[in-house]
Amino acid sequence: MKQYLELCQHIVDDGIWIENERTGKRCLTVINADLTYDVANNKFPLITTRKSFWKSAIAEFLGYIRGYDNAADFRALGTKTWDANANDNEAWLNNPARTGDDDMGRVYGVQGRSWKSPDGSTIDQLRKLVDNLSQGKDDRGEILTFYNPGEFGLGCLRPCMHTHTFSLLGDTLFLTSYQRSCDVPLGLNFNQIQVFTFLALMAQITGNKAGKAYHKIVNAHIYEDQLELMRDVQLKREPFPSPQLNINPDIKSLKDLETWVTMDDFEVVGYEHHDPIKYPFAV
Ligand SMILES: Nc1nc(=O)c2c([nH]1)NC[C@@H]1CN(c3ccc(C(=O)N[C@@H](CCC(=O)O)C(=O)O)cc3)CN21
Ligand SMILES: O=c1ccn([C@H]2C[C@H](O)[C@@H](COP(=O)(O)O)O2)c(=O)[nH]1
Repeated sequence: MKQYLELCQHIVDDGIWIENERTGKRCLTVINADLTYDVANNKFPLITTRKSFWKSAIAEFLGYIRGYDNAADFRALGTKTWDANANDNEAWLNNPARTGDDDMGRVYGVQGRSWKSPDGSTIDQLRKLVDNLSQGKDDRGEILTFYNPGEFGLGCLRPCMHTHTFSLLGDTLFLTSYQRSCDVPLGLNFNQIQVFTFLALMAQITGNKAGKAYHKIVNAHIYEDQLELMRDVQLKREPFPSPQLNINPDIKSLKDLETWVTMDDFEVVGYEHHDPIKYPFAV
């Protein structure tokens, strides 16, 4: 929590105002942030200075693991996070590649589970990682990337947290996640949860111990209509200690994640938090 608040304060103190053409809003921006999560000791990086809807964040990531391309599937899992980008963004609504209501196109999990090869076959990046890591193998290229510039025109948004690299040292699994663009009040609240949970889940299904997760962010910003709430409300609050995340131990394989897992298989213990803050969302 401390590192999150320090990043927020750094943006407030040192950020530069940058116009954003896509949303039409200005962003107070810094470049480069490095966050570390202690998954080994289950220090769940949940924001405590406002109420965090953590189930929504895990549901979103589970949707990526399953390769979802549709906001309705995300809603069925328990998150509305893709509704606006799938249905309210002018550029995407006018894109002939959009197949209808709720379609997100070839974004995130679609690239992760069925990247198109020139020969017409598809590559399941996640399956390869799970297979290697389960056998104790790290070929120094255990990479899951959603970043496919050749298909940006076929999706509603370029991926923000775009690449995840797993590493094994003996039987301890590490994760390094890269993010090109970060909405610190809204997106990062979710992305921290996702990086942590992804490592915890992958360690569990590949039979390894979880080590640390490293989260590397390039452009970290606060939108102009979020600044007052961040500076004058959230940053004035005292954080509480980190809670813990419990994951159903019956989750043992990628197939389990793809088939029966729901948000009921995740539990947060010891979550003390301040009141919710409703931040504006830029589409
Ligand atoms: N401007 C912007 N910021 C983002 O963080 C973001 C995007 N766009 N587009 C794609 C995804 C969607 N994400 C989202 C979308 C909505 C919330 C959100 O509204 N969160 C609320 C409550 C969520 C709930 O009740 O489930 C929050 O208070 O955290 C968070 C992340 C993250 N990404
Ligand atoms: O996981 C996510 C997804 C999105 N965001 C934020 C970062 C930006 O504010 C927008 C995306 O806009 P771009 O113009 O494509 O950069 O969404 C996030 O923080 N985390």
